[in-house]
Amino acid sequence: MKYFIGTDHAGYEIKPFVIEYLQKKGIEVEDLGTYSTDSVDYPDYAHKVAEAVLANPGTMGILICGSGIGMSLAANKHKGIRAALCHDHYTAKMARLHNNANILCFGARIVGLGVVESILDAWLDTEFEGGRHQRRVEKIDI
Ligand SMILES: O=C(CO)[C@H](O)[C@H](O)[C@H](O)COP(=O)(O)O
Repeated sequence: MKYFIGTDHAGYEIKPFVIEYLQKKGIEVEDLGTYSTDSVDYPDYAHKVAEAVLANPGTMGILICGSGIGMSLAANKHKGIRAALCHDHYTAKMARLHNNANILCFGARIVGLGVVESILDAWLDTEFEGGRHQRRVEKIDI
């Protein structure tokens, strides 16, 4: 499994922690920026990661900004992207189990490192359930 990760300046400082956590689990990670705390515009990174996920079937994405809201709004403009804003273990688990989300978004100004770990664990340990949820997920794209 490969992940593309993108942040704005608000998510930049937490990014190394996330990359290292994924790599320790044997996951390949490609960092699409930003590469400093200089102020940038979150949609630029949301679009980069969404395009990379769509261009590389089987990959997933992680997007981090201050609240996670802007990243999820921008990424979800791409047909085939299901970007889920997750705040805790439960929302991350349900994003995979019921929504087959392919990009995880969270807010670096909202969650601490312990919660980030539990979000990542829930996301990585949960497979899409399919069944009735497959039909519903198919109805998302119009
Ligand atoms: O997506 C966002 C808001 O919808 C993010 O939280 C941004 O990181 C945030 O808006 C950046 O704010 P700043 O005041 O420019 O640091």
